[in-house]
Amino acid sequence: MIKSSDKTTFKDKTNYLWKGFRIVQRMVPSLLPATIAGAILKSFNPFITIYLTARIIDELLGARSLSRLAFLIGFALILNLAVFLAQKGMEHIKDMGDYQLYYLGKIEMDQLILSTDYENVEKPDFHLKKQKIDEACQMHRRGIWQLPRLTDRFLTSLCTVVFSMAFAFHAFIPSSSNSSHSFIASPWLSLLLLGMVILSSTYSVWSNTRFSKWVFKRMDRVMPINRIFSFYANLLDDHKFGKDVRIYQQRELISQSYYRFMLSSQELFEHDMAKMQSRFFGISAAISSLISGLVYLFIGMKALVGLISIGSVVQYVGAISQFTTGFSELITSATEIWQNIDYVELYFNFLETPNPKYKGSLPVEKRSDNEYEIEFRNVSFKYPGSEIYALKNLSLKLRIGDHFAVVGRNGSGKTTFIKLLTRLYDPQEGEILLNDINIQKYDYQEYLHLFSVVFQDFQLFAFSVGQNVATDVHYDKERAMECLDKAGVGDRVRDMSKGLDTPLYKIDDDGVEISGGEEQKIAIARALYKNAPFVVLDEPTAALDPVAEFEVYSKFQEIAGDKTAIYISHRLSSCRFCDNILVFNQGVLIQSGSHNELIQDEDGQYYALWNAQAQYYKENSEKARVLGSN
Ligand SMILES: Nc1ncnc2c1ncn2[C@@H]1O[C@H](COP(=O)(O)OP(=O)(O)OP(=O)(O)O)[C@@H](O)[C@H]1O
Repeated sequence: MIKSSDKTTFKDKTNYLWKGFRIVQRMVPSLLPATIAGAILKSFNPFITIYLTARIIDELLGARSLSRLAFLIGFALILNLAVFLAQKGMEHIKDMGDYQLYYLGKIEMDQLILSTDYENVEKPDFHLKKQKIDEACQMHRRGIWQLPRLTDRFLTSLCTVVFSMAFAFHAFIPSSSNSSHSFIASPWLSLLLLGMVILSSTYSVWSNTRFSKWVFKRMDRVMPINRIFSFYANLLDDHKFGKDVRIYQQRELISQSYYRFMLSSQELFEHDMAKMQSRFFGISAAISSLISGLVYLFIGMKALVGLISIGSVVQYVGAISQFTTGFSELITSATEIWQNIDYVELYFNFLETPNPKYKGSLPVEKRSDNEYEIEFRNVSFKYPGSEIYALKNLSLKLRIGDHFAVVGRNGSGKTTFIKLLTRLYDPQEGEILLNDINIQKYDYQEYLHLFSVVFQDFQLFAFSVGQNVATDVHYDKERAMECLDKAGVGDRVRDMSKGLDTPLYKIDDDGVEISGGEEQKIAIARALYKNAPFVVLDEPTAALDPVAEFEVYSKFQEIAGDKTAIYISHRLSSCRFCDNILVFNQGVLIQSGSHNELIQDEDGQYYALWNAQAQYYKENSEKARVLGSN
């Protein structure tokens, strides 16, 4: 079960509750007022019928005035209709509001994921928190989304209790003493019955609460199973798994796992549910029937001995039965609101996830000459939770307009170097300077304007090709096409049914699926469109065919132009196109220098680093050169 932190005090809990109401009010201003008005109308509705029926019966058994009867019936009809229509109106506003709240509450979390420090996004804990909130909302019906529903239940039952007390009050007022009816008229009997009604309602609340606790406890065991169960369910929906499933004939394996988890979840939950329901609610239903019988008897006796009218019997019995259900609902909903605060707290804890990155405010000077120089000074970095340095003591200068090839074995720290450069992470030791000022002092969004990066695991989205390239809804189509041409995918886009407006991926009917290499070229076009002073390509040719790869290499000078460019590649042939080569090994920059110094030194350390690959380069560089001259 999700528990609020042990340190959460009563005051904290009430604060979270108010905070919850405030956020609901901010997101959908009409929702809470409609909930309050709806609750009052809903709870008042039954009493119109109870009260006016009692008066009609009394009139029928008494004066039998036709005009008064017509007035009572007409009044009952009109009032019922008016309250019914007003209540439906409120329900409509509430339904719309609930719908909006659901999405706005989720969007608030999604916005956080898109804007929080990248360091948070890479932490499994961060995602687990969100998963808990989602599951609490979908499975336990808990969280800020439940505040209007719980408020509705609470206020409806509170008003029902208040109205029923007002309507049944006279039944328990001892009548003027009459010795022959002294037992029925005795105040002690009234008190005894009132006490029994309250006890029976309290018992029903107690069993209700115990049942909810049982459900939550059982949910704890079911939640991990459901998590795996939904993983298999998603597999069936996602076409990307389709190829492997067929080739490796995994249909049976997946179906069996899917059903196994579904059955375990069902067995743990549904199977015992009916048993527990009858155990908890059976006794309370029997007690409440018994008490109702006694109350009917008491009121009937009062009518028999002439202490109250027949019409009043209808009124009192109706009001007491409303009280019983209203009181039990009141306590249950109050308990639920209290339990729900833990989930509201979870929501705010997520939204208030600390962003550890220091937020600078210095504007980055806009320079048309791109005179930006970046220096790493004794920079060391370990990933959060890791004991091993991903980069150790890195010192280097990225001089304006220089083109760098970064090489090194898998895991040697090349991508980490880019993550630090783009401030996705901050180093624990040393500093990174832009034009001699620590990059942490600059406004982060402005600092990011300096970089166009194509990551190894770049992502395109199911927007149109043009929007993917320009990363905007409105963009310069001519420039987008130019960038696609430079990246070598312009003709493919022109051939698409809607050209630049063609949506990527088969999410809608017009969408196109494209190859891995084409995706990579569109990602390169996106980097070109941004036209930032620093261009970083991290393994940009991994999915490209040899001709396309060669084109990217040979166009690299043109793509990078006078910008500072960093080119990470495992293919040593890429080094030919860069003035400077940085060689990483186990997080340490072991060599830096020009192409001639590093690559052409056959006995140098660089070759010694991984001879087989160097051999491959030696064999293929000649071919690449020949291909280039063609
Ligand atoms: N998010 C992370 N959390 C913890 N450790 C990480 C994380 N990302 C990378 N590492 C580790 O940091 C080291 C450097 O990784 P990095 O991705 O920089 O290597 P790389 O040189 O780019 O490798 P490749 O050539 O395979 O892309 C590796 O040991 C890697 O396992």
